[in-house]
Amino acid sequence: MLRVEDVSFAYGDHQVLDRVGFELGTHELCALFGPNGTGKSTLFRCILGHLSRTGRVHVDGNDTSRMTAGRLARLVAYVPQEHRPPFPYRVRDMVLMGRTPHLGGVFGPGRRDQEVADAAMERIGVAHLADRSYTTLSGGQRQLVLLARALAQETPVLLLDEPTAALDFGNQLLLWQTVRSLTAEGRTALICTHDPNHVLWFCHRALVLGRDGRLVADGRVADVVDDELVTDLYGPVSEVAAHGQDRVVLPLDRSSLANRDNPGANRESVLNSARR
Ligand SMILES: Nc1ncnc2c1ncn2[C@@H]1O[C@H](COP(=O)(O)OP(=O)(O)OP(=O)(O)O)[C@@H](O)[C@H]1O
Repeated sequence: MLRVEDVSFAYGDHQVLDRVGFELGTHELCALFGPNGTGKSTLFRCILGHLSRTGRVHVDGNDTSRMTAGRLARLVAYVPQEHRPPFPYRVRDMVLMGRTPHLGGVFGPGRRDQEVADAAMERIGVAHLADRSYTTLSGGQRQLVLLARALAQETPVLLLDEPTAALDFGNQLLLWQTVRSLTAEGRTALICTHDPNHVLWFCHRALVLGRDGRLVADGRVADVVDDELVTDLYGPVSEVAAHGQDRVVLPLDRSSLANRDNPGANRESVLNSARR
């Protein structure tokens, strides 16, 4: 569904992406992760044609460089890392903008477009915000509205750039579960995230972008995310541990942290010395 071949890009003489290539099929939920500044957002912008890169990008078998913006927007929805619109649109209208690539000729949104936008807001849990101005929302609420807009776009491919960054824990889980169910229904999702646990718990596949702008790993999450990888990426600060059927990334040296920082333990030792 999404094929990226040999994509390279530089900001001036700063080479950011170096011959990046991968192919994602339908039903695939793929994480894109790696240290800060390695080029993950840049890769999204190259896929979308916002930046002029070398290499090729195909969606649904078609070369995106030969597509109109409207055709590409019927195939790929994008949720950027940050978004501040210049006008205080109502949330309902923001979500309805996701329908723009589907509108024909001079006609505005029709009944079906309204229904799709309403269903997207319901599914993401932002229907109660429909009449609020987008610019008055919190960062997390804005992120959810952008996800609803991407859903309303009804594209086979979703590109989400750190979509959980401003969300509370419950909404993070809601987002991942929603994207899981969207991919189960047949969509393809590429999600940039910094949380290796989210990759372990929710994703089928992982692409890891290294500091040299190359993909350093690409494969099933179970094969890719291990101690060696997290140490390479983040230094000797964490480990991958078994937790029942699952695996979790935990900070190393938790016992010394607990002794130093656990106020309960300190209180206990103060109480003990007072009793003596
Ligand atoms: N407009 C720009 N002009 C020049 N350099 C840029 C520009 N945008 C990004 N960069 C640089 O390109 C590199 C990749 O940036 P990018 O935002 O793609 O990284 P990222 O992997 O998404 O980072 P993060 O995880 O911190 O969000 C960084 O070194 C960044 O400083």
